[in-house]
Formats: sequence, C-alpha cells, structure tokens
Amino acid sequence: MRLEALRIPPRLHGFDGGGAEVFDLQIEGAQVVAVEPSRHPARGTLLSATVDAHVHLDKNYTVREVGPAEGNLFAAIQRIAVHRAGWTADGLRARMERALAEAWQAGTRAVRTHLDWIGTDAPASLAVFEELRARWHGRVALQFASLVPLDAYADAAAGERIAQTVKRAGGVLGAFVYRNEGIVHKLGRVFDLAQAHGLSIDFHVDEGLDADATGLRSIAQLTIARGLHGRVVCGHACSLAVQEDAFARDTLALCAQARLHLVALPTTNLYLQGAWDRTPVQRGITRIREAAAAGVRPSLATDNVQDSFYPYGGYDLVETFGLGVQMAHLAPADDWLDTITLNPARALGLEWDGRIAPGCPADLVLLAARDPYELLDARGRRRTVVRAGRILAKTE
Ligand SMILES: Nc1ccnc(=O)[nH]1
Repeated sequence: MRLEALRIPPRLHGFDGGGAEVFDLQIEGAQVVAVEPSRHPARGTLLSATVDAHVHLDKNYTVREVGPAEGNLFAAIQRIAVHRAGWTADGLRARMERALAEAWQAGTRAVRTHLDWIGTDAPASLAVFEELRARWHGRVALQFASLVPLDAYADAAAGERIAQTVKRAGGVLGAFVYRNEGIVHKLGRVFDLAQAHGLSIDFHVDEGLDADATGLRSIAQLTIARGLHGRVVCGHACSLAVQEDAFARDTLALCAQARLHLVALPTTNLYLQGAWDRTPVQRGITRIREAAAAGVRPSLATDNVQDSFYPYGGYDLVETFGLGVQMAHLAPADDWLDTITLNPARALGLEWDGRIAPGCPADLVLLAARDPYELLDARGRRRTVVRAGRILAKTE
C-alpha cells in the first residue's frame, strides 16, 4: 500500500526529512518500508496510532445511572462509590468493550486504565480487564493501574496484598493522592512496594486547585531518592497551575530529573475544576508549557467518559488534543502532537515510541487536516486508521 502527500509533524519524524514537510509512504505487510519527500501538496496529516495513557474503563458510560457531579471531584467520588457496590462482570464487560471499540475505531493502539481499588482484595473489574486484555491483544494493548486511596497504604499488610495482586496480574501500582496527612510517609510505602515487587507506579495527584497540594513534588523527590527514574507516571497535577511560578518551576525541575511522565486530562479537569456557580476562570489544566520547557514532554489523555466525573466525551484523542490546544495554548498545534503519540508511548513503556520511520509498524492515523489549522475542525479530524498495514476504518 502507498500513502501519498501527507504532512508528518516534525516531532514524529524518526527519519531525516531534509526539511521537507510532505511525504509519500510505502507500506509492505505490517511495516512502513519507505518515507520519501512528496511532489504533491499535502492532502492530510499522518500520525502514529494514538496512545491513551489515562482512562477509567470500569466506570465509563455510567452517568445515566449516577448523575453528573457538577464540578465537584469529591461528589463524583461519592456518587460512584454507591454505584460501585452493584457492579457485575456483565455490566463491566459491556462498558469496557464499548470504550475499547470506540478507541480502536478512533485510531488508538494502547490504553492504560485505572481500576477503582477499594479495600485489599482485587476489584471485580480486574478479572474482566484480564479477559479483555487477552481478547484485544494485537489491536489495543491494555494496561491497568490500581486506583487505591493513598491512606490504604498506611496499613502495611493491605499494601502488600494489593502489590502482590497487581504484580500477579501484570499491572502498575497506583494511588489517589490529595493533601493526605503524613503524605510523604504514605507515598514512601508505595515506593517501598514498587521496589520490592519490581512495579512501575501511576499516581492521581493534586487533582484540585489548592496551592498547598504538593504531592507531585514529593513524588518527584522520592522517585529520585529511590532511583526509579522514568518509572513513575503522574496524572492531573492541577494544583501546580495555582502555585507560585518559582515553586512550580522547582517542582518541574525535580520532575525532569526524575524523568517523570506527566499526564494532563483536559476534559475532566475543565469540568471538575474551577467554579460551578459562576463562570469558571481557572481551567484546572496543569502547567503543560512550563513542563515541556523544563524537559518534561507531557501527555494528554481521555480520563473519564460519560460518568459522574465527566458526563460528556468519548475516546477520540484527536478531539481531546483539540481541547488541550485551546485550554493550554498549545501552539503551534503541530508542535504538540507528541502529547497523544510519543509521550504517552514512553510513559507506558511501549516497544514502539511512535516515531514514523522506515521499519516502523504500519499503525497509523491519517487525518484529513491539510494544515495545522484544520487539525481542530471537524473535517480535518476525519480519518483513515491503518493498523498492521491495512485500512481499518475510514470516516467520511
Ligand atoms: N479524575 C478522576 C479521579 C478519580 N477517579 C476518576 O475516575 N477520575
């Protein structure tokens, strides 16, 4: 198969483009075998298949039963707690399948989901997740992180049980961190367990606009102290945006030193953060631009879809990218397409980092956008998804 006249954003180049912007690709079998400058004007934009570093497959599409939390994270947590008690394998399977089918059609090749993990035993969602991870193998690579309230790790035996289960199931150790008492000590327990069991870590951290929420800084310091550079992912970090510039800069320098992976969640952050009873001025998004300037190239991810935390949305990362561009002034847009391709691929430790080059997998998303401006319009988002060298889906 030959793909002609496509812009490849420079950050996604795994080859020397020699200053050209538009390319023709030759695909043989499941591989790209040649990338050459094109003689034609661009008729679209080529990305590597997208990677979604942070979702919640266990609770998506439940908003019709639980209701939206109207801008209040802790209300969202309470609403889902009541609903969670009634979760069944069939219900979970249907919700997860629907999400994966949508992500796959949109051109996503890998997804990391958090699984609500209350108590020490594995949640009902884990067995369903493992079943779907096997069923979707070769289409969407699936990872999970345990979403455990940080305080649960204060109990050493409970922490050990959780870590053993996560290890057995091939997952990532996670926690929800927000202004906890004794936060450094409890975070230290998570790092102890990760080290003892050889696990990577993924935190929900500082998801709020209180300037004294400084979990991110503690996590970066612990990552350096424990030598877990590059093994730790942090989602949200909203409070970084409301802290003093100098303080935030120091935190980001530590994050860079720790090779921490930062994931911003535009839809949910916009919905849950800022005021509800008047026009919200604060956007809740973390300091994406300062992070990048400090050497921490961040990811954008989907987070919640049609649940109490975020009642709208779907699994289209190109759409989420468009929102991120507008929310955080990610301009020029072309320069930030690594937020849904390369950066999350590295955060998830995927074999292919998403750079397009001869020899790379032919897992690609061909967008109709003829220039960077069309990336954010409905026509420009229309796409042809190519997986393993074959056209999977086309939107007209
Ligand atoms: N933003 C979120 C925090 C905690 N749980 C969720 O599902 N989402």
